[in-house]
Amino acid sequence: MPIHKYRPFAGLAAYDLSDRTWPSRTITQAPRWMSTDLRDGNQALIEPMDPRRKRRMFDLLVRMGFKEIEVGFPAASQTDFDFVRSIIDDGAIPEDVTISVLTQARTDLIERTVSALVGTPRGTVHVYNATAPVFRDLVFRNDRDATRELAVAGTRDVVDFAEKLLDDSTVFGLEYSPEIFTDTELEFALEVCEAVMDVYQPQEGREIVLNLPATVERGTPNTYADQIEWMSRNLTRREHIAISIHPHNDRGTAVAAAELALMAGADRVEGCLFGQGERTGNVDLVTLGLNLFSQGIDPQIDFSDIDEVRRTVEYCTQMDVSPRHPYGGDLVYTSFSGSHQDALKKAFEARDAEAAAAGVTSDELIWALPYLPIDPKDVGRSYEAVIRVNSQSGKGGISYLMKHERHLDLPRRLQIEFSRAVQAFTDTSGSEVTSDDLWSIFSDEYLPVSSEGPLEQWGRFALRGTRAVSGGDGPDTLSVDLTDGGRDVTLQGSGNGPIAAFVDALAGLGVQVSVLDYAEHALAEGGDAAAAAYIECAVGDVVLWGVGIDPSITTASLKAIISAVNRAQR
Ligand SMILES: CC(=O)SCCNC(=O)CCNC(=O)[C@H](O)C(C)(C)COP(=O)(O)OP(=O)(O)OC[C@H]1O[C@@H](n2cnc3c(N)ncnc32)[C@H](O)[C@@H]1OP(=O)(O)O
Ligand SMILES: CC(C)C(=O)C(=O)O
Repeated sequence: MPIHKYRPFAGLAAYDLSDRTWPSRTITQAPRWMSTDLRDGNQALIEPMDPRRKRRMFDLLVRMGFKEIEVGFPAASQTDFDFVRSIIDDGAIPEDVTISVLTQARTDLIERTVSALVGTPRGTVHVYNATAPVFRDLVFRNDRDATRELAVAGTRDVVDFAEKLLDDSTVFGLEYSPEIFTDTELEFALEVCEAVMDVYQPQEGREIVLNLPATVERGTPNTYADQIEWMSRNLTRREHIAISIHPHNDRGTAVAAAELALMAGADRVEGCLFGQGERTGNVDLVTLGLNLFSQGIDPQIDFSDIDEVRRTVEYCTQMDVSPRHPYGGDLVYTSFSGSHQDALKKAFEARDAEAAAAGVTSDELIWALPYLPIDPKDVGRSYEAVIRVNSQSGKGGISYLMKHERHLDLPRRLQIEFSRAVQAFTDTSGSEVTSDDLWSIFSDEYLPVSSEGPLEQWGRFALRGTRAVSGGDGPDTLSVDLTDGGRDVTLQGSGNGPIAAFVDALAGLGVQVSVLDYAEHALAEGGDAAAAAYIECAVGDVVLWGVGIDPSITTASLKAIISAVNRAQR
C-alpha cells in the first residue's frame, strides 16, 4: 500500500481551540432538519428520479414532517425546473414548508433558479462556491480574493433576482455554502461568510443560513465539531444566522460528525433518508432522528412506519437499503444467536410481569431491553422477526417462537430436549428454520398422531378413548381404548388418579412408565380452549418428554404419556 501518498487530515491544526466546550455538551432537542434527498440524493443516483418518483419522495418528506426540503437544482435540467414548478402550481407545498433550490454562483443559472420559485409560499435559494485550496488551485485557478468575490457576486445576483422576480406572496430566504468547508482555512471560510452577510444584511426577520459542508469527509468527527464551534464563536451577527451542517459519509462517520457538530453549536442538519447521496452518501437522517428518539428526545419527524419510508426510498432511488441499516434494515431487530435470544426471551417475560404487577401496559414502561435499542413496535415493526432460528440458535429462541407463534409454553427441560431436535435439523439443512419448519419438527417429534395436520404416523400407540369404570373415594379405574401398531386393544388400569390408572393399564402391555414431571396450560383464554400437557417420563430406562394437546386436560395428559412412550420406542 503506497502510504507515502497520504497525510493526516490537517483540519484545525493551525487553530487553538483548547478551550473547546462541545465535549461536555449533550443534545437535548432536535435540530432543524433539511432533507436534500431530491437534490444531493438525486444527483448521485444512477438514474435520477423521474417526475413521478420525485413527487413520491416529496410527498413522503412532507408526511414525515420535514419543514425544509431542497427540491432540486432547477437550472440543471428541464426535468428539475418542471418539478419545482409542478409542486408550486399544484399547491402541493404546505404553508409551513420551505422549499430550497441549489445553484452555482453563476448569473444565468441564478436567474433561472429564482424564476423557478415564483409563487411558492416559502422559498430559499441556496448558492455555493468552492472555497478550499484544492479547488482554488486546481479547479477554479482563483486566488482567495477572486473566490470571495464569486461568493459576493452570487449573493448579489440572488438578492437582485429575488427582488425582481418574486413578490410578497413568497417568504424568501438565502442559504450560502462554502463548498468543502472542512478543507478550507477556517479564517478564510469566515471571511467569505462575512462578505456574503455584508451583501445580504441578515437582521431580525431576515435570517441567513450558512451551511458548512463536510463535502468530503476526511477527518475524525471531533475535527468537524471543532470547526463548527470555532465558526459559531467567531461569526458576527450570530443571532441572525442558522448554522447548518452537511456531512458526507466518506469515512463512515457522518452520523457521529453530525452529532458532535450539533453539540458544537450547529442549528440545522442537511442530509438524506437512509444516507443517500454522493459517493458514500449524505448523513443519514433516519439514523440521526431515531438516535434522538432512543434518548427520549422528540425528533420532530414521524418514523412510525419505517418500512413505508424504506419502501418509498427504495422505489425512488432504485437502490436497496441494507438489511443491516440502522433502524430500517430488515435484520436490525432480529437475533439469531442463542445467547441473544435467551436474554431477549427472559427480558420480554420480565417486562410483561412488571407491567402486570404495576397494572399498566408494557408500553407504559421505560424501554430497557438487551440488544434492542428501541422497541421495534415504535417504528411499525412486529415482534415476529425479533427472534429467528438457525444453527446459531439455542433453546431460548426456539421456545420463544413456540410460545409466541404456537402458544406452547415448554417447560425448561423440554426446551433443552426439543432444541436438540431442532439443532439436528439445522446441522443437516444449514439454513434458517421458519416458524412453520419449527412446528413440523415439533409435531413430528412429539405429536405423531395429532389430529392437527397430515403428520407422519410413526407412533406405535394412539389413544382412541378412555372411560372411567369407577371413581369416587377409592382408586380410579380406567378402561383405555388404544391402537397398538394398527391393532385395536382395550385395557384396564387402576391408580390414584387418571394418570396413574393409565400408566397401570400400559403395564398390561409390558410398557413400564413412571411420571417424573408434569406441566399443563390452556392454549388460549376461555373455557373451550384446548389444553397442552407436558409430561417427563421414564419409559423403561429412557427419560424423555411427551406432549399432548386436547380440549380435555385429562386426555391431553394421557396423550402426553403416549407421546413419551412412542418416542422411547421410535
Ligand atoms: C458539492 C455539490 O454537490 S455541488 C452540486 C453539484 N450538483 C450538480 O452539479 C448537479 C447539477 N449540475 C448540472 O446539471 C450542471 O453542472 C449545470 C447545468 C449546472 C452546469 O453545467 P455546465 O454549464 O455545463 O458547467 P459544468 O457543470 O461543467 O460546470 C463547470 C463550470 O462551472 C463553474 N462552476 C462550478 N461550480 C461553480 C460554482 N459553485 N459557482 C460558480 N461557478 C461554478 C466551473 O468553474 C466551470 O466553469 P468553466 O466552464 O468556466 O470552466
Ligand atoms: C452544495 C454543497 C452544500 C454540497 O452539496 C456539499 O458541499 O456537499
